[in-house]
Amino acid sequence: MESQQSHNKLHVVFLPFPTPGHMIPMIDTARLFAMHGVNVTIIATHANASTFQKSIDSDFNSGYSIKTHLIQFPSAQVGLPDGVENMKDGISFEILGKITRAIIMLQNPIEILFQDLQPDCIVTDMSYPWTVEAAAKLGIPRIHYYSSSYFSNCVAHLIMKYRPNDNLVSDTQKFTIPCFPHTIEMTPLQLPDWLHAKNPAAAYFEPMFESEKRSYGTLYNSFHELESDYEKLSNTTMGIKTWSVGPVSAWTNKDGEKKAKRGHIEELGKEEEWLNWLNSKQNESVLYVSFGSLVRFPHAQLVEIAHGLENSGQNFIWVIKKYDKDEDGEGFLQEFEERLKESKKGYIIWNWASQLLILDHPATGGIVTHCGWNSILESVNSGLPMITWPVFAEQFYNEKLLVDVLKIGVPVGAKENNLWININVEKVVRREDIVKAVKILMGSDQESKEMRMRAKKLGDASKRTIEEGGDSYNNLIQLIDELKSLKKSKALGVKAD
Ligand SMILES: O=c1ccn([C@@H]2O[C@H](COP(=O)(O)OP(=O)(O)O[C@H]3O[C@H](CO)[C@@H](O)[C@H](O)[C@H]3O)[C@@H](O)[C@H]2O)c(=O)[nH]1
Repeated sequence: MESQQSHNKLHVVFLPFPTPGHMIPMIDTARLFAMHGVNVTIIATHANASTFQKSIDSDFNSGYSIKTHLIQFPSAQVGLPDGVENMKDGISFEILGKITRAIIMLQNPIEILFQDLQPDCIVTDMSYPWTVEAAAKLGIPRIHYYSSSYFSNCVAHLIMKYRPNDNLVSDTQKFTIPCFPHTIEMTPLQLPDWLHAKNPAAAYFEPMFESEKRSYGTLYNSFHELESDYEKLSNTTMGIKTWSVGPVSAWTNKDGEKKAKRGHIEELGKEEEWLNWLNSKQNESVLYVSFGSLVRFPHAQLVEIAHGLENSGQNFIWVIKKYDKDEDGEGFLQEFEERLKESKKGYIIWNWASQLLILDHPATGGIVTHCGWNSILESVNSGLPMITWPVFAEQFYNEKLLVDVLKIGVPVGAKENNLWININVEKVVRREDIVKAVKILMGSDQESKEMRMRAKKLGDASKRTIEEGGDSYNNLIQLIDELKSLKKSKALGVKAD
């Protein structure tokens, strides 16, 4: 009887892309579906699964139907050591190239797995355009999971369509994003490489955006009040059916323990120590400084950040990658850490922080961010304003949303889109620009206070939207209901045959 019931339940398979910024929100979304009674299977390789398996197990123990289906990462075939399965491990072009090749090789086994699992729907990362055909073969809907903002997706689609960046006289000449409800100006330098005229990388990226148009719809980790104009632009002008169900981290990580245990927990630092440090600080006096999971700054940039933060006089917590410690030739970072132990003005977390816990702590008053969408949403949910320091991909678009539309961001003045492991050392952001931005963000003049008020209001809206009756809550229920009725019609169709 039980198995018959579970057989009749909607079965959705989630296929995340192995990089923290895509995987973390997709796992949260999968858990959300399970919490609403859906049979959920997540497909992942061993090392990637180990970063979220504990949360899945705890959901399973709470009675939700959720499991991981493990597949083998072809490490040996591409010459990678065991356990290197995630883009965040790609700290050189060589390793990154191998990881990318291995991911491409997973297509065939995953297609076979889809056939075995016979799900009612697949939710797949935008980076797997081939899943459109795989879903069509099974006669099921494919949902495109776009892991960034509506705003950024609209920018990318409209630039591809109208090419306002072609034929400009220089890389620093401004152009306006066409068809936008706000006037948004950008320069070609701020765009990712693949959007530049005749760039061969376009052959890799364009199919991802094309596959969206051929999908059943797009799922966003966002919420209505945050970007309603761009939700509308996607649904109407661009004709793409979408659902915003975020912030997903706020649904699934409500309690402190879950927040602490999210992501690469094996790399977490000494929690008690930084919590004590934060507890000793006044409310809203600490700046949290993090550049997400991938950014690899040149040493010269780390030196500028250290001096900038120190000269600003502000309390701060700064997350620095372990490889930067390993390559700290003359011991600059170690010396800096020693100085901070004396002054108590700052705290360094090596490699991976419990970001949600830090953002929610009353002592935290703002964040310096590379404008990765998850960090933005998590900061919005905690009601925090941001210093925007975009580095690569769609981060320069997200900066525009924060600064020009929502007005909760202070730009540090980053000008050029780089690949995250190949940052132009000539273009480092200077310490004086960091000090200037910190003073505005944390300052006490009217403009700064108003910005903080706007951020708090958005934080309240973000918490409301996931509660029963809120927009994100309703959107999720509506999507699940729609998928259930598709399953039902398909079953009736089969009987009629
Ligand atoms: O020490 C850390 C560092 C990161 N995180 C988490 O890791 C995620 C990082 O995601 P994000 O802030 O979006 O940054 P990236 O890892 O850089 O994300 C990639 O994916 C995002 C979603 O598509 C894009 O917006 C970015 O441009 C792209 O770089 C967030 O949930 C963070 O909370 C931690 O928990 N602890």
